[in-house]
Amino acid sequence: MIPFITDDDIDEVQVKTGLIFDNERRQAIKSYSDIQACPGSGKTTLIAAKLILLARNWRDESKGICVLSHTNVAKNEIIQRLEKSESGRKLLSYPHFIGTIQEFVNRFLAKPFCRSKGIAIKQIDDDACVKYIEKRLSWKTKRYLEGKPKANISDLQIRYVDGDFEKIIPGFTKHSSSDSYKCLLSIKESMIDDGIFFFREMFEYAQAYLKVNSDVILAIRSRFPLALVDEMQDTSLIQDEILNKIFLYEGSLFQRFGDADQAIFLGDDENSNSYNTSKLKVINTSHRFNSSVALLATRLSTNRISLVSTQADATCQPHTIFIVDESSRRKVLKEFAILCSSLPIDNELAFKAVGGVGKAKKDGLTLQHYFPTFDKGNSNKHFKPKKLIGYFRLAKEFKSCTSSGYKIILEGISRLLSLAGYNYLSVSDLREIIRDSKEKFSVNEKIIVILISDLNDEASWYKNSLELLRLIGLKEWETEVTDYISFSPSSPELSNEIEINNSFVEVVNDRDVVIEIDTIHSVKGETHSATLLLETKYYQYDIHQVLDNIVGLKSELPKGARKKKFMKQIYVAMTRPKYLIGITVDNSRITSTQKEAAVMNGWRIVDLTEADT
Ligand SMILES: Nc1ncnc2c1ncn2[C@@H]1O[C@H](COP(=O)(O)OP(=O)(O)OP(=O)(O)O)[C@@H](O)[C@H]1O
Repeated sequence: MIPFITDDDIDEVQVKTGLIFDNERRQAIKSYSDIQACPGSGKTTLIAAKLILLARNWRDESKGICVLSHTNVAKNEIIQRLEKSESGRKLLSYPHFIGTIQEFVNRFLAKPFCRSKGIAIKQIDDDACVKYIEKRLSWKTKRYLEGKPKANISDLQIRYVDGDFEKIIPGFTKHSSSDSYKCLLSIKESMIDDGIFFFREMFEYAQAYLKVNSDVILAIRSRFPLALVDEMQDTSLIQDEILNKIFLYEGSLFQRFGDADQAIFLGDDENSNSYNTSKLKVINTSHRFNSSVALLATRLSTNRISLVSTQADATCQPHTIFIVDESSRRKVLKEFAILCSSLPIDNELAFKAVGGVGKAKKDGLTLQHYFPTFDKGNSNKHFKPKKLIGYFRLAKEFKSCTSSGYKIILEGISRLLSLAGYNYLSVSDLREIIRDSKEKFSVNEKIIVILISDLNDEASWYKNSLELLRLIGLKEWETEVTDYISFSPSSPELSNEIEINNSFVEVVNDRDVVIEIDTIHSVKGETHSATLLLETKYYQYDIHQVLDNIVGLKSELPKGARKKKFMKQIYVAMTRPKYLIGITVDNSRITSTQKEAAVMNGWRIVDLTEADT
């Protein structure tokens, strides 16, 4: 029986949290129909509130709620909100499931299918697959692929077509007797034998499982009588199809939340899933930004959503278009910092500079052109502690002993085992090995002892960590392992060091202004104090392609999938800040008509190419 949520329940949450749930949001909490809501409208907040209310009266011990999201960031955000509530914490374990769509599909469909067919899955990781292939390509095959600009080795994958598995061989449209074809085919065969797969291939196995075993759908429906999906706009066509097969049926409780305007994770040809094309009434009020930000960002809404701010403060900040050229490009962070220095101090909200392309590229324009030491791998979302103790400190950040904290520790142990020369083990493999071992209780007990110990006490760290190594069977090791398990004081190991790596710092009027640099994809879902959008190039210059819309010269949508994607990325960036938006564009890519229109339509122009700036 699914608990019923009443207005009184919602009133109680309002009083406790200070959040405001108007009629539209109340409907979203009480009903199970799909919701489209604009940036900052509080989708994540609303999902967490709804889950906590459901958890309070959830009685069934064998059936649970399935909560899915597209990214780990969104999943963790929901988990962290639930952890703060006693009822919410009940949802963090069986029979409930909170995870990414990929994790759900791996666990409930792809892995069971592969087990039943004797296919051993050891690693699911696109980067590892590409490295595996690159290492094994013959010289001749490399040359062949170089002559095929559209062929991509990351397409060397299996597909489930008409009840059969086919292998895609990049650079070939049909079977061939050539050496390059044979080389690629044999690499794919050895990948399958070695158990290494692309993420996407799990969805192919999942489709096969659903086809050959119709009971599985009924079993999942019975285990999860209720499913909620966050970030639905980013769901690829195959994910959409699988979710619909399982959760969309007469009488089902399947509620999807998203914002089609923010669909930035899809491939160019995948713009529409069943959610993005459905015509839903949109919640267009945002708690995030003031009305001047709403006005500028509205021009970039692909679905023509007129954004409305709920904030009483109507102060218009100096939203600025910075004009740069090659020699003045690096000045922009400093100029933006000066603007930020006059914004209200709010330690919770960061200043960020973001762009579409983070990876250095020949002939490109990337974040490095503005901040030369930018390194995507150092972004705190991709942050991996350098030492085992760092994993324990990170896990400790989760207030209760949850599966997320345990998973982080298992990641640390998996890395320890790799350094000690063992084959790579995924977290779930390691979890299974521990579960089946006779040392299960001692290992888990030791993990808890370390987790609750004082991680700043060097002697206790060495004592405990060496006992952990003994329990997992490590008796001798090389210096790499010694370094990895060595003690280090807490401050530089965690996020501080990382943030400094990708941060620009300027002292303005005795105020330290820190601007974090990141990609647009990494800041999705975040709220900033001010956001500076940096022009980058992915085949084309992104800002340039939609500049007419930004400055208010044009209201029609740009034509072509790539331009629409740029528009969505820029929309995501422009809807992050509470107070202030900055945009950087090259001098050669803005006309005097565009400058005039910008000034008429709410922008300030600062030309950094002029000598005295
Ligand atoms: N019901 C509410 N009442 C008051 N403030 C709220 C409410 N919901 C959210 N907020 C505040 O608005 C901001 C944005 O919320 P949230 O991140 O949940 O929005 P979102 O819809 O998930 O945004 P996005 O689409 O950009 O990911 C946060 O600062 C949050 O605290």
